[in-house]
Amino acid sequence: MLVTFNAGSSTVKIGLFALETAGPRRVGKGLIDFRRKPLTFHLVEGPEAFDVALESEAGEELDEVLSEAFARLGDHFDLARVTAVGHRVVHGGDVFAGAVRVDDRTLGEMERLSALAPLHQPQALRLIRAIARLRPELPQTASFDTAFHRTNDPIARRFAIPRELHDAGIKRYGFHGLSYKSVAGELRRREPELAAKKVVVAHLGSGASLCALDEGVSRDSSMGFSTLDGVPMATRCGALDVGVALHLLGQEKRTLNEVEDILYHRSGLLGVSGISADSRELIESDRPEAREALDLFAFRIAGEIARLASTLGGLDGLVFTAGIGENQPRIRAAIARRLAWLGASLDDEANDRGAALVGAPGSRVALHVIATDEEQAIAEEAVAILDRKD
Ligand SMILES: Nc1ncnc2c1ncn2[C@@H]1O[C@H](COP(=O)(O)OP(=O)(O)O)[C@@H](O)[C@H]1O
Ligand SMILES: CC(=O)OP(=O)(O)O
Ligand SMILES: [Mg+2]
Repeated sequence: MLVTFNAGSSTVKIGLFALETAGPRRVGKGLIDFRRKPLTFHLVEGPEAFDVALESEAGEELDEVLSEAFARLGDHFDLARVTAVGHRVVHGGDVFAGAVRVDDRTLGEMERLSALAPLHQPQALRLIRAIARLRPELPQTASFDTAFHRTNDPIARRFAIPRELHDAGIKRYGFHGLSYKSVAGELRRREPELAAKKVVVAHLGSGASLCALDEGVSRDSSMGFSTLDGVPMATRCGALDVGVALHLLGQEKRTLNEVEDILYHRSGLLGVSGISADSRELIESDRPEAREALDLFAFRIAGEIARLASTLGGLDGLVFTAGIGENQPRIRAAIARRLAWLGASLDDEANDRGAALVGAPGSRVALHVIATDEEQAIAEEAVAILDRKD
């Protein structure tokens, strides 16, 4: 059995996979929610679903939280049969072009990249270190969000800043690569003809980004150097005139921590609405601020899709994925409406029903909804690495 960890900005998603000849098959799925106090552990898929409060608290290290979560899982799964652990590590920088086995050298490199993804990387590394202490015999692998975007054209990876800064690593990397890999694979299985063309994938979750795929290969993405870039998110601002940050730091004398907190935790849907970071609550609300937050979200996403269509030199398909992309028909409709000029036409009935194919029959841009599975991508990469004999 293989366990996967997907450390996002506020939750850790856990996957349990049986290792079969055809590849890893998911047998369980859980989530530790770090936004709640006490921490809660949900098992959403497995022999028996549960929802429990954990006694341990998240401290500097996660050994206690993990051993408690493992003890709960051990009631339902035979954890003695776990032979490896695979992790999502968002930032691989220029160092990692694909998944690797965790050892002292690779862990050191990941630690050096931590400052570039402060919301994600430290948590993933805490998980890796805790597993190494709790189950030192288990091999661990790391799969990177950035690796999928290594195929982006050099021009798409460059900021218009002095060359020496670019050479020192200040460049656009792109994130959510495991999700794009998963969606590109599923699109290839479902719609091989479309998958061979120009497609934008909109990963709209708590973190949100978009990826331009040409023949399934990433050519550009909306996230750049950090997970702040691109479109507005649940609590992050998306691309922002850097003059705003300079103004807050310079003229308003806010501290770096305050500015970071504003841009990462108090902006996006939460900041604009003043109500909630969760799109479900905003859809339910009749307050004008809620509508404005959702309008801005759709406006910015449609604008970014148009930019990515320009990178690709056309647009044959648009795929919605992740929490919002998979479950919010009204947000999909608001985005599609703004892209009518590009030839996108939604089938309202199919969209409301939650169908996989949501484009109207005559739509020039094919419109799809595909569920992403980052954990499956981690599991497949882990198996490939561990099977490799070098
Ligand atoms: N069943 C659902 N119905 C409507 N919206 C949902 C549903 N599930 C998730 N969402 C939306 O998706 C967001 C979380 O997406 P998700 O992809 O799980 O994010 P992350 O992995 O970044 O934590 C929620 O804040 C909510 O707005
Ligand atoms: C890269 C990123 O923003 O990830 P998440 O959506 O999991 O927060
Ligand atoms: Mg996520």
